[in-house]
Amino acid sequence: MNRNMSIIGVPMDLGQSRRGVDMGPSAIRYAGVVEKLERLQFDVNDLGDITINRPDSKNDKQEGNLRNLPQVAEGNQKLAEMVDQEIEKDRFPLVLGGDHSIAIGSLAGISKHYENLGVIWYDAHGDLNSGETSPSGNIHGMPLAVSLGIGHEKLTNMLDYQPKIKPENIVIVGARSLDPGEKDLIKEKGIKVYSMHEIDRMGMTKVMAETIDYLKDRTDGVHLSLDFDGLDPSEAPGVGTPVLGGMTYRESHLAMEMLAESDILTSAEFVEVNPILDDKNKTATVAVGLMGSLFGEKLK
Ligand SMILES: NC(=[NH2+])NCCC[C@H](N)C(=O)O
Ligand SMILES: [Mn+2]
Ligand SMILES: [Mn+2]
Repeated sequence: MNRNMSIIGVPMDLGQSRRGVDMGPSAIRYAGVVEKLERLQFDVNDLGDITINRPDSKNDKQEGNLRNLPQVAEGNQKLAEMVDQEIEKDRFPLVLGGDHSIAIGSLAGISKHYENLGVIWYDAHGDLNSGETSPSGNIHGMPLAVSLGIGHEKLTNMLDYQPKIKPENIVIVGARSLDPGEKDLIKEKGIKVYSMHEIDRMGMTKVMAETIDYLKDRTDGVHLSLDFDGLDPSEAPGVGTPVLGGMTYRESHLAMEMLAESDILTSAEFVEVNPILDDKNKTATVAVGLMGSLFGEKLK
């Protein structure tokens, strides 16, 4: 793995309706992410937080059922440019959110550099909605669709190319809450999904082994997009859209350790940590623990 790492904080909370997720990057830094990575022998450059401009008041749904579209697009444009520059400098981008709408910018900046970028979407949700299918109008429920070129063109055409990702290069892990339009899209595009059902039946070891084998053969880079609501809310309570019955702390560490061993990752993002909804910074602490496993921490 590339030992030169750039951390980019994205205090974005406009892709959903609950306050506090903009403080995610601070909470993760407070839990010791830089110290952890330096202990693991990474050369860490923390670039601080991107400035997210706020609307006068949180926009109600407008422009095709997309809440805060101009501000979300603008913030993601900045993130896309920054991620692009860091990869240009041959540094591993580690993006800290913020709500999951920021995957729009991450993927726009990253995928430019790959013919076949693979994406592991570790999440309770598919985030495959568009303005037409979204029950909420929240853009954090849309980034994976946007990366496929589906959605408002202010989002899909970021950095002037699309689509960012091919459907066959995506693996969703941990899904347990999918809207009807998302299910249709998964069928139509043949997207690979390991839902909680498969994780229960096969176990995380097999799920991750298959995921890694599958992506290894077909991709030239792999991005991990980890939404903390993928974990069970009892272990990651600080999230805005919790869903019961999620992946455990142990399963998540195992998944991260298997990814570390496989050495396929070329970028990562950790999103949806909301300190206001958290219990004594537990979720941010879990985040830093998982990053330890992902970036090579071992007991022996
Ligand atoms: N990144 C997330 N937490 N997404 C939750 C999305 C929830 C729901 N599917 C929606 O589109 O509104
Ligand atoms: Mn989610
Ligand atoms: Mn998500």
